[in-house]
Amino acid sequence: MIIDNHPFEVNDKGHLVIGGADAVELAQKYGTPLYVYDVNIIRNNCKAFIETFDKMEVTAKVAYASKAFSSIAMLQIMKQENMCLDVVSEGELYTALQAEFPTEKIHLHGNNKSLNELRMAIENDIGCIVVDNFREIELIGRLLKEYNKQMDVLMRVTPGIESKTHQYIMTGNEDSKFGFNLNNGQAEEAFKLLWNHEFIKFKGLHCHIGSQIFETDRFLIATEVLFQELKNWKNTYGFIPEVLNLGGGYGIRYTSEESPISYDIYVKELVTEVKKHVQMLAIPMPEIWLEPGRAIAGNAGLTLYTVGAIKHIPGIRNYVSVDGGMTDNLRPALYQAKYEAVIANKASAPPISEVSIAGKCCESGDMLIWDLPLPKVDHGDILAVFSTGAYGYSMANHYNRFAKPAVVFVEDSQDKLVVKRESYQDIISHDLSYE
Ligand SMILES: Cc1ncc(COP(=O)(O)O)c(C=O)c1O
Ligand SMILES: N[C@@H](CCCC[NH3+])C(=O)O
Repeated sequence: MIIDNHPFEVNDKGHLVIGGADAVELAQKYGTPLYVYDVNIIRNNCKAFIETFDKMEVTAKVAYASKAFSSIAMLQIMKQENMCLDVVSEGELYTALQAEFPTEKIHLHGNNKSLNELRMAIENDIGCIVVDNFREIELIGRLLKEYNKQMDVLMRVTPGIESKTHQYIMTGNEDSKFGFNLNNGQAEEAFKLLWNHEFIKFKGLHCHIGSQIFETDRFLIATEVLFQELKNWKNTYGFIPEVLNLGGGYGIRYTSEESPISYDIYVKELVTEVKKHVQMLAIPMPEIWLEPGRAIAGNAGLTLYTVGAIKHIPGIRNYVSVDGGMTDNLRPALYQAKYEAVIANKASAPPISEVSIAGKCCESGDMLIWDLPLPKVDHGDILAVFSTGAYGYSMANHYNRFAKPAVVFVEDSQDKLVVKRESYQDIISHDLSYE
């Protein structure tokens, strides 16, 4: 039996199966809360992007946005799948270096890159820096001169497009902390600083309109806006872009309310749009770069919890509390994000009533799912919340001094611990005595 809307199955025992492994046995072996990934789904998500570009014979780079889930094992898989890597901080870059990710395939982002971050990027000869503001142009120029190195740079621009997504995960609108504004002349001003720079090899534009977006038309409109500017720069300065990075943001299914488009359709539509503009401008086809994060990791992961307290408030609500919450999945509290879940040890049982899944933080807003249809729930049941593979572990926190859960990868029925569960000693390890 296949679980509706999610890429998982149920075995003869009525247990949820992920990557060929029984989720209930994984919970017993590793404890809960536990993040579990089906590695084949991660690999297939990468292939969906890369193979579509290959079929269309377009030179492309697909960079995994490692903010979605960064760990040594995850980045090793990205390396095996020939992905490039987007990092936004020293910590993400450090993880990539520790995973021995090829540095020329790493791209550095960030709206406030520190001197140290830029130094680390330049010292390690990463593939590209995506410049975000004027101060950074100055810093990069100064550092490259100091190291006597040249480096590929893209300029992040905001095309002034609002995407249909949560306000906190929109980034292409004009009122954004990211990138140079295309409409008020700032992008052109930045262009003049970057173009023909002694040390900066200015390759083209970067644009990321937001996250969890389903309409391809938003990406196409953004592409059109970029080309309006590129036309201006070609006619005025003779600039021909070598690279166009159209960012990430491709939506995934969290619940049956979402109907994601398959990734090859995004790629095909984007390539067609770029080709159209390239022909109109009569310039060679630039390389197309994309930066999916959620689309690579999101639906490959789920979180297992153990059910604890159950509270019935007659006529009002049934609360089912689990042993994790906003510390391992911040998205419901931060974006009112919706999720679906099943009881992993009763995965084929039909629902009999609606319950609301509460986390165990000392916070009323620590609710993982409201009004979830489930079979009869008992203490000790294992709840599996789907689509937690992106921005779950990566946004986990220590509120209430909860330890971060472990992460297990499963591939072809073989499970492997890839991130250890934190201990309480880990949590206090940076505390110093005041006695
Ligand atoms: C610059 C940039 N690239 C890529 C991503 C990845 O987005 P997503 O996980 O939605 O694909 C983000 C996050 O929104 C981003 O800010
Ligand atoms: N953390 C966000 C996405 C932010 C993407 C980075 N700009 C989420 O969980 O949806």
